[in-house]
Amino acid sequence: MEFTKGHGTGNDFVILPDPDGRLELTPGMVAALCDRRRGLGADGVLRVVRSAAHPEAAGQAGDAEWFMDYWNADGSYAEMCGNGARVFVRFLIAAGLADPADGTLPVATRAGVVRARVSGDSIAVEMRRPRLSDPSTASLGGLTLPGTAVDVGNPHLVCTLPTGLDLAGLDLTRAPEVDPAAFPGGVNVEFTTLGDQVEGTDGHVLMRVYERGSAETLSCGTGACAVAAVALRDAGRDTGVVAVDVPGGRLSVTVTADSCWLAGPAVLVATGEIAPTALTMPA
Ligand SMILES: N[C@@H](CCC[C@H](N)C(=O)O)C(=O)O
Repeated sequence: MEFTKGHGTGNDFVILPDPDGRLELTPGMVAALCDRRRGLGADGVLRVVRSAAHPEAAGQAGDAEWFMDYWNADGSYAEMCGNGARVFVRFLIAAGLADPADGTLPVATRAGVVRARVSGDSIAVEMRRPRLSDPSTASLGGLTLPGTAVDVGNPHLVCTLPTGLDLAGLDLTRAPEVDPAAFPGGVNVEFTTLGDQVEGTDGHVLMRVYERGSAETLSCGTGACAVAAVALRDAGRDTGVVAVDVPGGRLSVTVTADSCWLAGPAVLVATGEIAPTALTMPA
């Protein structure tokens, strides 16, 4: 089986081309591939399949030829992955499966069709406008932090750190505790602080994230959109451009009246053949 490895600001993925949907991918295979010692190692898997060939995407086939079948490192599914969509588009172009020369490129996802725009090293995807909802809390290391639930197609909880607390001091080796009634399907938890003013933006924030199904990652695109929307709200704004610094680099988020653009680098680093032994987890 062929694979490509890629990342967007350090959020890394194993990409499996499967145009006709023949591969019977299982949670166990995904977890084995994503294992950083025994497998290829990644935060998730992007299966590249024609929308028409996947039961969950056939309804989107008229709008987008390709479906991003995204899986978290633990073998669970997620509705959406912002960095994954940007890396997915980089792969489609490199593999000659799509040509964005005519402007934007649609991609089917479990959260609906997103559109990508390529500009040199940067790929931007247009997703839904983040929906801010109820307050909730996350607890870690004896601290309980207030936050805001945000829906970006997938669920997020954005916690702004109080003055005096530092992002670097948070222990994210274990999942933060959240209210299971508020997030029955689990949640991605972002921790954020304000950064210095960045020219050409309406806000600048720093963020760390503990992702549902993947633990702490170096970046989360939908998480960056959620954090940007909360930062704009806290600044009394509804729309604007926010620079979001994650441990893996910088993302730019533009929240408009009806959508949200996520932009940043998307890089392919290797292509190869997977040994069959890498598809099962040793006992
Ligand atoms: N890293 C992603 C989000 C991946 C899905 C997430 N772990 C979930 O379960 O919702 C991104 O870049 O958005």
